[in-house]
Amino acid sequence: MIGPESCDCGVTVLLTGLPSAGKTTVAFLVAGRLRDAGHRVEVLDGDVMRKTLSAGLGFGRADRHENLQRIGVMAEVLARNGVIVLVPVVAPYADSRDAVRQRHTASGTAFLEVHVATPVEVCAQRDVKGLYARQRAGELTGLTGVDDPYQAPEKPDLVIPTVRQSADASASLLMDLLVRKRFVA
Ligand SMILES: Nc1ncnc2c1ncn2[C@@H]1O[C@H](COP(=O)(O)OS(=O)(=O)O)[C@@H](OP(=O)(O)O)[C@H]1O
Ligand SMILES: Nc1ncnc2c1ncn2[C@@H]1O[C@H](COP(=O)(O)OP(=O)(O)O)[C@@H](O)[C@H]1O
Repeated sequence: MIGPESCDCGVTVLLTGLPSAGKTTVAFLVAGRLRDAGHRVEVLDGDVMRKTLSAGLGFGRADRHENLQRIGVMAEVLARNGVIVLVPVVAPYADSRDAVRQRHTASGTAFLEVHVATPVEVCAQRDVKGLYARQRAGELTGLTGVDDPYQAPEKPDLVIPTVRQSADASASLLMDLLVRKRFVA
């Protein structure tokens, strides 16, 4: 149950990192725990958003920026209305992430930035969707962290080092942050 120690208010949590870093896994684990505790939660997964809200956008810099701004608008509206919004997206550019933060700040809505910090070598081994193999085979270019930029957050609210711990332990780190910030009891 939602306890008196939590504010019962919304927040957007941006989980940024390379493909296969663990963003989606952590987001859904945390979402499950939050729902069990009685919170209203949404996961705006990059993969799903790209087939719906951002259908037709590519992976050049301008389209990646546009993609994140669209997702950011949706997240801000939900969070402003009391939902805890988990956003697992690559979001490789600092200025694009900052623009989403500013949208939240302008409406007095909470925003947290979490770096799911998995080295590219580990991501390439996990290769959940086969993207790294396709890049090596010359079937794909512009893969974030390989032949496209990833600007790591300079001052994230949390860094999750997934290579040193289980997915459950990673989820616990994010839960601890939400407790510390009083979004969760
Ligand atoms: N070139 C390239 N670079 C990065 N990612 C690629 C690319 N092509 C396809 N994909 C797949 O698209 C998912 C990333 O979508 P996002 O919306 O999160 O990316 S971005 O924020 O617009 O950069 C990403 O999902 P995740 O693996 O879950 O991160 C990939 O599966
Ligand atoms: N500590 C961890 N946190 C998250 N995922 C982990 C962790 N350790 C191993 N993994 C594995 O890494 C993969 C990450 O895939 P996914 O969550 O889809 O990544 P992303 O959404 O960043 O592309 C999953 O197979 C997951 O089980």
